[in-house]
Amino acid sequence: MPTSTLIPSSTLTLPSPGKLNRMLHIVGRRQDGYHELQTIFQFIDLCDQLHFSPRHDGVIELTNAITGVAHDDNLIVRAARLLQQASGTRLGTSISIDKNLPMGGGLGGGSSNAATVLMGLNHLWKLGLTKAELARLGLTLGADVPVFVHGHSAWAEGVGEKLTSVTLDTPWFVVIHPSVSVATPAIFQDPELTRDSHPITMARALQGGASEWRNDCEATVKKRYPPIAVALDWLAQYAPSRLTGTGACLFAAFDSQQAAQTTVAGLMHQQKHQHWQAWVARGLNASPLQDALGC
Ligand SMILES: C[C@@](CO)(OP(=O)(O)O)[C@H](O)COP(=O)(O)OP(=O)(O)OC[C@H]1O[C@@H](n2ccc(N)nc2=O)[C@H](O)[C@@H]1O
Ligand SMILES: Nc1ncnc2c1ncn2[C@@H]1O[C@H](COP(=O)(O)OP(=O)(O)O)[C@@H](O)[C@H]1O
Repeated sequence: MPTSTLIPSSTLTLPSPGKLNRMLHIVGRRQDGYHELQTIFQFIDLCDQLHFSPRHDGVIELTNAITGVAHDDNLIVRAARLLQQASGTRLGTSISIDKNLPMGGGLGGGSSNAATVLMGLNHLWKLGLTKAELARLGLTLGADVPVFVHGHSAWAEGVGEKLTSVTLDTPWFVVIHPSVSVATPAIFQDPELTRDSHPITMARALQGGASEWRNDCEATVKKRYPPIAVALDWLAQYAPSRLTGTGACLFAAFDSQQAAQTTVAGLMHQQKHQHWQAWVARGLNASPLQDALGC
């Protein structure tokens, strides 16, 4: 690429955090097959990093591929093109990514990447779209994109787009990926999935507290993916364990960083679980993306 197509001195690096579903209830199914959820989203400080270099020539390119995702299917490229079209800007961008979040793991990495692109390019291209406008665009890319645009821990309803900010405890989490891949559509299509939980109010959900929280996908995911059941049981020896989204990642909350690190160190010594990935991550109420953009 000739360097003259880049706009000088305007490169930007932004974080793209993961999320946990601290609880997730499925309260119904819409005509279009999508499920109505009640969930509490919280960000974690485990992040991908996206690097943006705006361009004069209108080209949108991801300069380092993500294995298994075609360039034009990548949510990074799709989000950038969507915003370019919606705003009518003639600017483009080169983007590269440092990928740290496991793909398809229930941490929302793809959705978070899309939200970071929408927020980052809105800033770099000086478009002036509101968060509500960006969230509406983002929802067409995935049900989890709006919460990453919203940028605060949230109680969510609908398919996850009706958001109310909440303030949660910010424990240290152990997050485990038991190295299996969960197909989200297959979980939502399973006839045995619990999809008739009684709707509750946000106040009730928050009063119940972490010990009352559950994920309605857990039974179906455990049945279909026995290694996830093994990992949930392993982690439950140390603290109550729960699935995030439709998995494959699961997590437990600890009072201190050291207690979480000791648990992960114990896991690393176990030969039979050495194929699992594990992280210690801090729960956050404000997304690091909002902090980086100063909004
Ligand atoms: C269930 C959640 C909770 O956070 O889990 P994870 O995907 O993060 O595990 C998300 O809402 C998922 O969001 P996202 O991964 O963006 O889902 P989408 O791409 O929109 O949908 C993937 C497929 O899952 C099903 N789906 C998804 C969301 C929903 N509320 N009802 C559904 O039935 C649909 O079959 C859809 O085709
Ligand atoms: N930039 C991206 N990062 C991760 N996954 C992506 C990206 N673009 C497209 N995808 C696709 O989206 C799927 C869901 O990814 P992800 O959001 O990480 O998982 P989940 O929805 O389970 O939290 C991936 O399996 C992948 O095929």
